[in-house]
Amino acid sequence: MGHSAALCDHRAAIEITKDWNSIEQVVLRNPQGASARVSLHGGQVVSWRNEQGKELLFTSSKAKPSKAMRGGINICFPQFGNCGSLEQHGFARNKIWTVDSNPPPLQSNESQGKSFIDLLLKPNEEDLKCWPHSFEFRLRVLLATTGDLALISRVRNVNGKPFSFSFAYHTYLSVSDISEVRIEGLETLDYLDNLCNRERFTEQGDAITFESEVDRVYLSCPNIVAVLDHERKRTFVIRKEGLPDVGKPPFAFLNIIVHKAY
Ligand SMILES: O=P(O)(O)OC[C@H]1O[C@H](O)[C@H](O)[C@@H](O)[C@@H]1O
Repeated sequence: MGHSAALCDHRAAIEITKDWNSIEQVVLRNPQGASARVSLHGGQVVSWRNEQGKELLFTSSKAKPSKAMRGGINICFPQFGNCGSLEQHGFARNKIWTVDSNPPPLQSNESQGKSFIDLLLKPNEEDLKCWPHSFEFRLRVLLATTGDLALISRVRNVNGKPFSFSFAYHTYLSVSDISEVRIEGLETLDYLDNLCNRERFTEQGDAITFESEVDRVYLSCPNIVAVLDHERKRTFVIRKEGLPDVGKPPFAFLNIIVHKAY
């Protein structure tokens, strides 16, 4: 079935275009004028605009063709960071995904009234050599009438042989001067500091503010975290569901990075 066959009814607000590298991108729109753009390269959300057309995601101007672009929302799978034998953040972000025209139904009514697209990644022979596990990774990207963006991931074990994995939505939010930004919801949590050989510390202060480079993984993070940008008078509320922390690895974590030159 061709891609256009996937564009029916609830997906009427979907457009398929190609980037400068001829890789397909899916554009989701809502009636208020907000939009999200998803590349089949990596299943990466490369743009998310509010109804005023303002871009909400950061994209590096140093992005390199056919490499995982620094920016938007990288899908890290089956490994996060370098905690494993695979390339940094796993191979999924460097693969070409397909549009899934017939995804298995989701149990919740999460998608009602939203514009959405389903993407699918299956391993090829090369992937199976370095990570010998049969899986199907389904990603649904949804844009609500409020302009909210949601991502739902489903990983299916195809042959029933057990495997473990980690995954992350590596999200680059666009903010003003970092000194104007505050993060709420991580107070008193433990974190691993990537700038100190992943040493474990406990967050002491109130809301988190930034004075210099930061690269930390906060453990056991709550379901709601807020990123407040005073200069832009904008708050991002990050909400997660379905990743309960069982008190031992794998953790539900939040990785905060503030780099100088990106
Ligand atoms: O540059 P990438 O491979 O996309 O990784 C981007 C970032 O991933 C994680 O957040 C690491 O903690 C950071 O140190 C790294 O900068």
